Amino acid sequence: MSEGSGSGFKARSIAAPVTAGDPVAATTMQGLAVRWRLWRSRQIASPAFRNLMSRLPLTRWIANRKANHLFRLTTGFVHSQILWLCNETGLFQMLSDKALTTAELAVQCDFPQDRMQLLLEQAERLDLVCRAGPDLWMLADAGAVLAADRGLREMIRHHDILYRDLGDPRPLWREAASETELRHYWAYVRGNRPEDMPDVSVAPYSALMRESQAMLADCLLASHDFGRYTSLLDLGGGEGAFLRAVGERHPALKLQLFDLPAVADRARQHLALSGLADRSRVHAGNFVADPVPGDADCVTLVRILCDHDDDRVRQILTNLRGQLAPGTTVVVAEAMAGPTEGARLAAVYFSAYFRAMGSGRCRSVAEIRDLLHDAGFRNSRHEITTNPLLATIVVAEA
Ligand SMILES: C[S@@+](CC[C@H](N)C(=O)[O-])C[C@H]1O[C@@H](n2cnc3c(N)ncnc32)[C@H](O)[C@@H]1O
Repeated sequence: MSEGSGSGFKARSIAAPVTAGDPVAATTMQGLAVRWRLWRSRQIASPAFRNLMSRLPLTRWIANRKANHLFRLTTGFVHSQILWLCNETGLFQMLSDKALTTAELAVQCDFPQDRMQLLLEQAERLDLVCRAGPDLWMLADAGAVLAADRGLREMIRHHDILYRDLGDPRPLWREAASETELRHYWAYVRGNRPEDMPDVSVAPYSALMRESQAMLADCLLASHDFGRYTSLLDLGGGEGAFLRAVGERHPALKLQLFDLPAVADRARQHLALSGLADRSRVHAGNFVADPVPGDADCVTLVRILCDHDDDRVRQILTNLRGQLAPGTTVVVAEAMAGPTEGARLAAVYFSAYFRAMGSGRCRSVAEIRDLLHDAGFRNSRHEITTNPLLATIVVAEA
């Protein structure tokens, strides 16, 4: 596709300009904005107006762009499914660093040749692959990223669970958490004693978090200088993928990780395999209620707060604040709602995801800062990362 899936996605707010201190002017401006928008919508709703717009050469491209945007919204789930299927067949790895014919791909992907051709044509239309000749396929840019990033491929693969949960979205959006598959997958959002969970409950999500950390860690390390700290505690650090990345980048940094007991066991193994056993301390417990080590000068919460509802987030942050020495820096890093295209795309996706998970939400920077302040943290500030689709950073002090 020549236009990204975000094109036409701009949410143009009709909020009136700020007229602080003059409520009459504010109300008048708002009334005008609403009347303008209603008039505009009436024109766009009219087939005669749309016909005229598509006949005039100067406005035709706008009309087509808007129509394409609406069609893309209507059919986007088919795009996702084609992506999912290409991923499942192993297409991206097979085309990594080489060009192959349809027949070669059909054999390697175990697909009938005519169906392979059909799938490749759709993948070409979605800019996942491209042709180097009449029957010679190569990766397009998005395909090359997918071939290189196993974490992204695993994220796409685990969407089979999300598709099933989204089968009927009405109860997800209207009602309290139900027994969805994602709720089972992210086992710690169920039950009051996540610290009792066995390895079998944490293994699938922990592996996914480990695999999907590479791109995120690159983004966070490029966006925040962790070299200024002497000791870092990664709260809810999973199997230690972020800790390993930050430790490798900053060899003098002392490393600590805190997670549920079953995950902490896995972290010890992975950090040992990475040669970081001597440099790191791993703590097991429940970060809602148990003591958290307070001797690091930086605590990171990477993809942690978004998983939990506000009350639980307040408990996590209040417990943490109670253990930390004054001046300790807390770095919250996760996808946050915001004005950039990446942040808007992430917010739509994660809002649906967390509904299916029955816990958590994608918050704005202001909401995260409020929660930090409520828990006693101060001097919070927001840092833009190299990729707001992946994460935004909020930093505060204990
Ligand atoms: C979404 S994962 C993020 C993992 C890691 N920070 C990353 O970004 O890859 C959330 C992590 O929080 C941990 N966690 C959830 N509830 C917890 C609790 N009550 N106490 C300690 N850790 C918890 C999970 O085991 C999991 O490793």
